[in-house]
Amino acid sequence: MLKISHVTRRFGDKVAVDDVTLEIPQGQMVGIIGRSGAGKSTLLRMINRLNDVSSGYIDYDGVRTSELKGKALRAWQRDCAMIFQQFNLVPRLDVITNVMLGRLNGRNPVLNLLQVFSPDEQFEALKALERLDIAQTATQWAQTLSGGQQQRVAIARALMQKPKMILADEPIASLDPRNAQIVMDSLRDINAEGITVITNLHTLDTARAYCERIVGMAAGKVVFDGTPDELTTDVARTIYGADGLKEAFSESLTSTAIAPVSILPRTPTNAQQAP
Ligand SMILES: Nc1ncnc2c1ncn2[C@@H]1O[C@H](COP(=O)(O)OP(=O)(O)OP(=O)(O)O)[C@@H](O)[C@H]1O
Repeated sequence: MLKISHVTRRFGDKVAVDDVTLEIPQGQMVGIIGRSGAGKSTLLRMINRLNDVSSGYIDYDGVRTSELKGKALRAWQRDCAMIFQQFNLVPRLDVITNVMLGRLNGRNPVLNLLQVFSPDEQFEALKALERLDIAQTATQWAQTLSGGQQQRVAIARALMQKPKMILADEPIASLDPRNAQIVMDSLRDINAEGITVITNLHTLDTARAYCERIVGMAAGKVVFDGTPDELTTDVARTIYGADGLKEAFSESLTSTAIAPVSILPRTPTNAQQAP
């Protein structure tokens, strides 16, 4: 169980995350939605400790992760692997080495420096690539892959950490609908094995299609926490504001729409836009 208790994060005068309290049981698939600047990334980054909390605390299975230091902190960062919108691969390294880099944290630094990996690590990396259906790219430079393939390599790298949780920060925001679907399907399959997945998403439809629980943020606060069915148009308006709702909806039609589930009544205007 991940427990986030009254967590606030300030950057100077700016309150990015404002008194957030959430309990996320192991194995949930949670989508965090909200407008740009709502505090979604900062919340994920505090779980993984890329950012520290300004106040409040975060616990995982009774361990206060928001206060961990040194080796214990590195172990926690292995437990909650993070993937990003821009994949963060090393472009001029082959795919399999990129995946094995997921093992760096916790290994002998000299072996890391020399990039020496054991046959077991190589085998595991290949298995992770196979699982994401991209084993055939193992010897290619990462930069030669499509965006969707690169994100799958990033997920394979995350799996090398043997994580308890995957934190995905806008994992499909740079992808076309087909690749977005493949990446979200992969996250859902990984979640089905008991790994908690918490993912920031721009689009309502994706969150509704893939996540059993949706958390809506606005101006640093949690303004909605419920199931896709409970996410009505009125609730969405609270999360995005009247202008933002239109933007979130039309964006979902044009860029990363996957398995779209319209939450808006069809009007002559949006009916014309629909594919
Ligand atoms: N390192 C930082 N320094 C200063 N301000 C920051 C920093 N990181 C985030 N912020 C501010 O905190 C607020 C929340 O940002 P955050 O990136 O968490 O939002 P978000 O919901 O993830 O938005 P987006 O979808 O655009 O990434 C924003 O106003 C942002 O400008």
